[in-house]
Amino acid sequence: MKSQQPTRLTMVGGGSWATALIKILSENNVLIKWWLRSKADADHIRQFHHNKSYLSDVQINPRKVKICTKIRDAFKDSDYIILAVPAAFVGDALGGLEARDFAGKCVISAIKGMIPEKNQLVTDWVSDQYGVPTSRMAVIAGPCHAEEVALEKQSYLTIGSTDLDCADEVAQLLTCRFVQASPLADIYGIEYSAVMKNIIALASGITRGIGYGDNFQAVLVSNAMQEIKRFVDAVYPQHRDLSGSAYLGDLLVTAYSPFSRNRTFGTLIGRGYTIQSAQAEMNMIAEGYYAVKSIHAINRQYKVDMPIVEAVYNVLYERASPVTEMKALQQKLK
Ligand SMILES: NC(=O)C1=CN([C@@H]2O[C@H](COP(=O)(O)OP(=O)(O)OC[C@H]3O[C@@H](n4cnc5c(N)ncnc54)[C@H](OP(=O)(O)O)[C@@H]3O)[C@@H](O)[C@H]2O)C=CC1
Ligand SMILES: O=C(CO)COP(=O)(O)O
Repeated sequence: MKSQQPTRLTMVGGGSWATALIKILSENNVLIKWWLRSKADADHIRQFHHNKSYLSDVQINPRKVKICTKIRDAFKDSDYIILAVPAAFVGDALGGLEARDFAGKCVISAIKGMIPEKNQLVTDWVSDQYGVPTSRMAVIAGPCHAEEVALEKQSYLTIGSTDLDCADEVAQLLTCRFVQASPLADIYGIEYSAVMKNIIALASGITRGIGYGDNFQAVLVSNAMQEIKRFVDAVYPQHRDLSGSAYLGDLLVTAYSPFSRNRTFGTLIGRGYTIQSAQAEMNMIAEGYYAVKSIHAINRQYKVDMPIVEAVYNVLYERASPVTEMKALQQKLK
């Protein structure tokens, strides 16, 4: 960062992605207020300078990061707010805040999920709830797993906003020794695509868990890309190149990486775990589990042909057998 004054920023969330983003941002000239809901985790970070529950090897620099457990205090004096809790819990995390708490701030969603009860994108929900103008909203897209950031493996981010200047500001904050971030003017396309790729990663995991091989996976993922294109073009038509990293790249990393929460959750389901036992096995959240219900509901209006989403929905919400459902899906792929 070139400016002398540090950028003031608030991180909302205490999970793996929030911890990884804190690591990236701490490489730059920023002062971060980090809000966590767990007082025990907050106290531990203050005392030992690492998050014991997620990515515990990441060192937290106390000169750059101030820990908060009161959300209103965390928002004070910050120009940028990054939301990094799973979508289902963002309402709880921001509970008690009002539109005036957001006034003048740039709000960045690092969340790749839908608000479950509303079937809404996070950026739409934040705009509706708190009156943040679309031009002061951005999203952080991958392909990027928190675990690889912790290891300082070279990674790339795409920052989406309707306002390219806003996307560029955020991209500069998130570019460091091991991360290159680029701006892109397709906030909704990126956001929907990130939600969809989590559902596809569930399918990838389910088929892995059942015992399908690489040949099938390649066909699943290439069909998935077409499915994502049909859906995103229907709900938010705009010229976009879905072969870019924020779309195809994120689909690939999530469908293939053993770090993926969604793929791991799907693998457990494919191996015969119940939903409750799969959730209990992981201490992390698979956004696709909630998202598939929202996308399925939204698609009642658009009626896009989405056999993979349909199959995952049937397994997770209609108690269909994963084996039977994936056998039926086999016939629909080309
Ligand atoms: N991890 C990654 O590599 C990436 C994640 N993302 C996105 O980031 C977002 C956050 O995911 P991630 O950090 O991985 O999540 P994790 O599963 O690592 O962490 C879950 C977070 O949610 C909080 N939480 C759990 N239950 C509740 C609840 N009932 N109410 C309030 N908060 C709760 C946890 O708090 P507590 O610890 O107190 O239980 C914790 O902070 C998701 O949308 C994900 O898709 C995006 C890109 C990469
Ligand atoms: O979005 C991600 C990588 O870009 C993380 O995906 P998972 O939540 O499946 O780990």
